[in-house]
Amino acid sequence: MTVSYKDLGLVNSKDLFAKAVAGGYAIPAYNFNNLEQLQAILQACVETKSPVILQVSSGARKYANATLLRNMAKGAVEYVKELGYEIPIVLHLDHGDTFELCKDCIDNGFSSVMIDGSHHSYEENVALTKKVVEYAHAHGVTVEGELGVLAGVEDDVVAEKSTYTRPEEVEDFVAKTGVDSLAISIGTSHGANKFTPEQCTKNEDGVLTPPMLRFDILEEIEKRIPGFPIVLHGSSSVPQDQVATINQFGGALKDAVGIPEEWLRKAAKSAVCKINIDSDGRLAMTAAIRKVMAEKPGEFDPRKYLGPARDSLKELYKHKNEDVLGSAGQA
Ligand SMILES: O=C(CO)COP(=O)(O)O
Ligand SMILES: O=C[C@H](O)COP(=O)(O)O
Ligand SMILES: [Zn+2]
Ligand SMILES: [Zn+2]
Repeated sequence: MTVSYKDLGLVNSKDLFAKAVAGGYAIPAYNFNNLEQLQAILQACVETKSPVILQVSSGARKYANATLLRNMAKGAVEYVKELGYEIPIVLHLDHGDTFELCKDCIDNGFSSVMIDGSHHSYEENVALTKKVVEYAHAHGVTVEGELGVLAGVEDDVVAEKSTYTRPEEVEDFVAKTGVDSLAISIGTSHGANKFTPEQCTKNEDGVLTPPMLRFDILEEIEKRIPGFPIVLHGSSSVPQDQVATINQFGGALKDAVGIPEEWLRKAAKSAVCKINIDSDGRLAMTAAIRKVMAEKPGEFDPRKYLGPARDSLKELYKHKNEDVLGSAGQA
């Protein structure tokens, strides 16, 4: 049995990206694996009237089960109506690594998929991405490709060092593959330790400022494919208050540093129309859970710690939509 995203009330990313590029804002792409994350994302996006991309990694799919996830996305569409304001919802595969995984997601209600062929040779990346685009477009599903490698862990692939996107490849890649959007590498990376302390400058209060993103590469890409939707992965800012709360209540996060929000504001105004944030949400939930666990050691009802974690996550995402990405009010 196959299920089309259209039957679930979801939308693909085509029109959302066109509007976001023209309007100088970015659509939030938030990862989810469980009920509380989904609730927080939807509540935040309804309250801020923001379109949203619900992202599912292959790890999330293994964790939560494909059938349950599909039905959660279907439930999401009904739930936002109950919340009183209909926002466009995209269900997106994050870092798909094979044609088979992308096909399975398309056949199971996803409205958008990423095929991340950036770990292959350029020619193999083109061939793999083109194959996914052909199947996806036949089903009305949009496709994100990637050029350049982000440092850090992407599903099972570990890249020690990043390789910046080569602007001279983007026109050819977009033309040959037919992708709808392109993820690029300009210095962001996945996780909560995006830079080593040695790469950063430290002020007198010990606050680390990372090296500037390669906005020059982004500008060069924009010149070569004007108005084409660009995606920024690894865009968590790693809020230091959350890190401090985690460490205050028994955590051990060392040298955690992210992308300053000011840089994301700047990116969102450019052709960057999708910004991926996962780690910040993980930090917010972990901080809230650790706090409850430490302050109320007698508590053993999961709702009593997952509830505060959900509420903290919601506040974080409202802040992102309103103050960083500019997606608030665009639904
Ligand atoms: O890019 C991401 C998901 O694809 C998430 O990045 P962060 O780890 O910076 O949140
Ligand atoms: O790109 C990475 C995302 O944050 C998803 O992470 P995950 O593969 O651990 O689910
Ligand atoms: Zn990648
Ligand atoms: Zn990513």
